[in-house]
Amino acid sequence: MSFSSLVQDLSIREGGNAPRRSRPVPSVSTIDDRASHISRNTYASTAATSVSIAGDISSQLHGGYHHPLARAWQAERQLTKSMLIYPLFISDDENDETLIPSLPGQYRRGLNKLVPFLEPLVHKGLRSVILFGVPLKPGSKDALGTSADDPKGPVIQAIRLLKQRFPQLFITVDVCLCEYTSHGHCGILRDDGTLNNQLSVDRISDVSVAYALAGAHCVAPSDMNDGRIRAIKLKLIEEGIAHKTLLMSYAAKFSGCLYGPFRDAAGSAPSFGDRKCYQLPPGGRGLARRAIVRDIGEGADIIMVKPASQYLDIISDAKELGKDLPVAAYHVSGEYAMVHAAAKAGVFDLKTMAFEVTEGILRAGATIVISYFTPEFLDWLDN
Ligand SMILES: NCc1[nH]cc(CCC(=O)O)c1CC(=O)O
Ligand SMILES: [Zn+2]
Ligand SMILES: [Zn+2]
Repeated sequence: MSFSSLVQDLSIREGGNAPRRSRPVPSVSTIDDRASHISRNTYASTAATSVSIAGDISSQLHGGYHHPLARAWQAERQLTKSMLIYPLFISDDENDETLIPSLPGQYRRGLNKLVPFLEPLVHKGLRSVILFGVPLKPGSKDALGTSADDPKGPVIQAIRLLKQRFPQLFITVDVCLCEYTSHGHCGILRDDGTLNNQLSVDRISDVSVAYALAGAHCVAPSDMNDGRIRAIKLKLIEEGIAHKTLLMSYAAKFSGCLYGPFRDAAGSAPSFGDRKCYQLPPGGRGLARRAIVRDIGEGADIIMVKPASQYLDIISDAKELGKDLPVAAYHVSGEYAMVHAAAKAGVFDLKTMAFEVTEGILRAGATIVISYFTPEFLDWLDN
């Protein structure tokens, strides 16, 4: 075999995407040291002038990641089970267990189905969940979102149940009104259909305190009203529970089309208009940075960016602006559904992509990932 075809074979071998040849490929160790970093394109000229390249050590990278463990060492941080938060949809029908068509493999569950479902996951190392309430009963929605903190409602009941059955499980609760309002918006509205910020913030902070008093370890307001972090923090202090309640802000939450499957699951699509006047415009990096700085100043313990894969620059901004705070990223329903759809269409392997996208999120700066892939990751991380 000629030297040039050997080099060519090597580049094909390492190219990954190139089709495999039927001809046996020499193992890397049989190839002369000097050959391994000559690309096919540069070979002709270097060979012609017989330039010595033996002393050129700066172009040698492959040795640093040949072994699987060495590749793992190249990552700034690696996904671990404790980084994952699993979203759960809890409906007010106790025996409900309904597959959400647009969210492959995810179910809406009633209280009776929760413990049997979670038991094996907790045994596999599930550390944390985030709860979303889904009121299905007729009459459970009104203009003020009254049922959000109903002591007999699904969320407060679920907090109590999970605390009792899984004392080690960290329970986060999403705080918003859109699941509970008749109009499907994330707060209380004025007559002109815009958000009444003051009334909304008062209500959101009352609901947060109700969840925390029921035992939630963390409250995560996703409503995007101005000033809610400060209001919630102050009410938690007033109630004497600020010291044991983590406040996670959906600080940089963008409007867009990636929450569709979630709204199917939660029945929380707005009945008119959209959320563009309170969720951030997708191009608004500066606005996101201001929202992050503001929420840190108002007392957020963790900053969240959402969605994740389209907003990796914002995750890295959050890490830079909040050097001393953990950053969470929400890989949202639409992102999850896209990965599933593409895998189903044969574009890529589901598991490989789930890891690639999650590693991208970690690389950008997050150390907490809210992911619908959590149950799969618990298995995958064991192998
Ligand atoms: N405000 C409620 C809320 N909390 C989390 C999500 C989205 C999560 C997902 O898509 O997975 C939403 C939907 C929305 O804002 O419309
Ligand atoms: Zn919400
Ligand atoms: Zn909402």
